[in-house]
Amino acid sequence: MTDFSFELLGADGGARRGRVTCAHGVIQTPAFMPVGTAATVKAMLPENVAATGAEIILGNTYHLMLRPGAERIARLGGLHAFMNWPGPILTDSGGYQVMSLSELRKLDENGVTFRSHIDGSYHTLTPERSMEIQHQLGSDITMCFDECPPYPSEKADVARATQLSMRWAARSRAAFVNRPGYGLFGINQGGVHEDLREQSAQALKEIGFDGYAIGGLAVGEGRALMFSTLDFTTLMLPTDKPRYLMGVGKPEDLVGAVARGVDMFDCVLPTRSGRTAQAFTRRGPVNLKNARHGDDPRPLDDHCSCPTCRNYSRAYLNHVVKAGEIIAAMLLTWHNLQYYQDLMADIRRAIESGTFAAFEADFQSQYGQGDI
Ligand SMILES: CNc1nc2c(CCNCc3ccccc3)c3nc(N)[nH]c(=O)c3cc2[nH]1
Ligand SMILES: [Zn+2]
Repeated sequence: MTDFSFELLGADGGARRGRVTCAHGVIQTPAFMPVGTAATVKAMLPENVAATGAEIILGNTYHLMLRPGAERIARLGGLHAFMNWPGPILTDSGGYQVMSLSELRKLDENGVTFRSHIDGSYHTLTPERSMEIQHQLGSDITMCFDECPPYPSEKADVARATQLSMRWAARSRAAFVNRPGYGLFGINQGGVHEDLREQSAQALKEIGFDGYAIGGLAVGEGRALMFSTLDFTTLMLPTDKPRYLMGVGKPEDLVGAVARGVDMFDCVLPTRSGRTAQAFTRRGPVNLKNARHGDDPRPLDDHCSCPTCRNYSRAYLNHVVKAGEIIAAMLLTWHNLQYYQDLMADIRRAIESGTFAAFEADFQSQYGQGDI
């Protein structure tokens, strides 16, 4: 079995081109990871997710422990078999989702106790339990159990949450079952504060991880503050390990974060937007509910090779969106995931050819021009 590894293949300014090797396959970076919350990338068959170019998808401890249960998935052969996704899977550790989805009961040194948003039953998540669940799921990449402070927060509370998360990172590392090909990522915290980010980075490097995520961002701080935080945070993290910016983001966010040294991303935006009639194009987002599309025979994006753009007009998409037809979510989700994967492929090519700065400038000049 191959070991978990990251190869840095090249760089262009702050942007990096790499490759992650794990048990279920290889991931070219910079990479965008579609989100598969409840063991499905919503409105997509797994083979069609793969057809977009996605090499790794996300699962979630919080959702799967509540339903159908991690032990049940383990009995059925693990998450890869259960959801018919043969490629790499990264699972988040559940802490973030508890804070954002459940009726929180209490958070203390040991972990969090909460009520299920599904049936109100009580559950406890600790670093040890989170590691056990992610092991039962069979994740290629396990995330440390952490606490993501909301934004804005008093600096003192960010410091408290950061120090707790570093103690939980050590407990996560101790509880993680080491297997060749399976990795554990630490999660850097510290809000927008350089000193707290530094303390967190030092603590994580002393423990030692296979990759380093940047948490605590994309929580409402805005793009400028996210980028300025990235400007100093990525430099604190090891250069020979992958850097994963959690929960990001819009296409403009991806390009700007790659420029600042980020290798991996996840975001619900392309899939969630696919269900709310929003489509991404190289000139910016388009709302297919808008009546102006009602007679438009053109495809969404004539540069896109996805089935939606090859076989359907905007007029048709406008119709099925307004009619609330299931095919609307299917076609727009597929297109959005393809758009994100094509953007990442263009980014990887630009870094390989040393033209990323020109790519970024060209992207920013075209994107957001509004739709023709
Ligand atoms: C949107 N902004 C944002 N997301 C963040 C997440 C969740 C990332 N997405 C995981 C996911 C997995 C499956 C299904 C749905 C989502 C974080 N996760 C952790 N553990 N820690 C963070 O600091 C943290 C910060 C975030 N900011
Ligand atoms: Zn398309």
